[in-house]
Amino acid sequence: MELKIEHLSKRFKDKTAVDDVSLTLTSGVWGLLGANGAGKTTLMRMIADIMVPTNGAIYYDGQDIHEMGKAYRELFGFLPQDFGYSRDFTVKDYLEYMAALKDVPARETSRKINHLLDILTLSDVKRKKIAKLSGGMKRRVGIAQAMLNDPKILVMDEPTAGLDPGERVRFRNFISEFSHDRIVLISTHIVSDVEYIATRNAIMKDGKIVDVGTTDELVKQIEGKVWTCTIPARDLDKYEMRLRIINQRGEDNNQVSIRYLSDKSEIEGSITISPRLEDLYLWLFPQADLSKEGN
Ligand SMILES: Nc1ncnc2c1ncn2[C@@H]1O[C@H](COP(=O)(O)OP(=O)(O)OP(=O)(O)O)[C@@H](O)[C@H]1O
Repeated sequence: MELKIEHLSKRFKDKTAVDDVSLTLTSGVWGLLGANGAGKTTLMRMIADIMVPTNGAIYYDGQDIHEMGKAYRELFGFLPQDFGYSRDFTVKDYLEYMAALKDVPARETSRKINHLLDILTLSDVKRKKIAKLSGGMKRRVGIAQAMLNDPKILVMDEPTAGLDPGERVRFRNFISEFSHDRIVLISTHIVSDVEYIATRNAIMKDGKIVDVGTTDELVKQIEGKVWTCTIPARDLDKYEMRLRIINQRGEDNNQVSIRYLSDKSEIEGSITISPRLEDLYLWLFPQADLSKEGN
């Protein structure tokens, strides 16, 4: 099973949001990483066949997805960044409505919905209006609707936005299991959400895929560039001005343990540590703001 993206581009008036992307997705979880505006949403919308590319095409096992039409939609699931629902829908009504739209056989609908509500821990709010749910619950309802037709290809744009740490761990485990023999593509700013479950990651920058690989392969390029050391807290401001400090933790005796990115040791006593995917992300996207992440 493969989804082959060939020379795909999308130009808006004066902006090339996706720029000649070629990428072959095979079964497993794929992390799509990139800073704001990199083109992830635009790429995903073309994979969902709801946006027409300016150039290029996408093939599912050799067939053009646009030409496949309904046959493609039957094996495809999509969680957009903002999924639409009528304010009056309860969770159950909405999922029944979406199941009908997706041609899920009526005799299977109720079992499928109950199963998804159960694994996404939404059973208790089944009869509540979606409009009244918390952000994390709404997101999980969105995930449930994307999975109603048991898709072979599941594309999710920022699925973990608004989930609390416990929900994110459950989501990761669930997706990891679900991805056997399926293609799951997840875009996220929360790098740690894909770091351990992604079979491969694709890194997007300015409309282009700049790197593809397993987490281990990708982080190799910054091996020896992630350093840690302990400094007096009073020196922190000084080092913050000239170093790329990516983490700091207060220690006893007015000391601070810092993690920083550099080609060489910048502070006496620094030692290199194993890089993580988040370190690579920050190396590639220095402006990225991780303060909103709940790692
Ligand atoms: N309909 C549109 N018309 C004009 N420009 C657009 C349109 N949609 C997206 N863009 C531009 O294309 C670029 C890529 O946007 P896109 O939403 O795909 O990025 P993204 O990586 O998903 O970002 P984010 O993480 O913030 O959602 C941005 O510069 C955006 O402003």
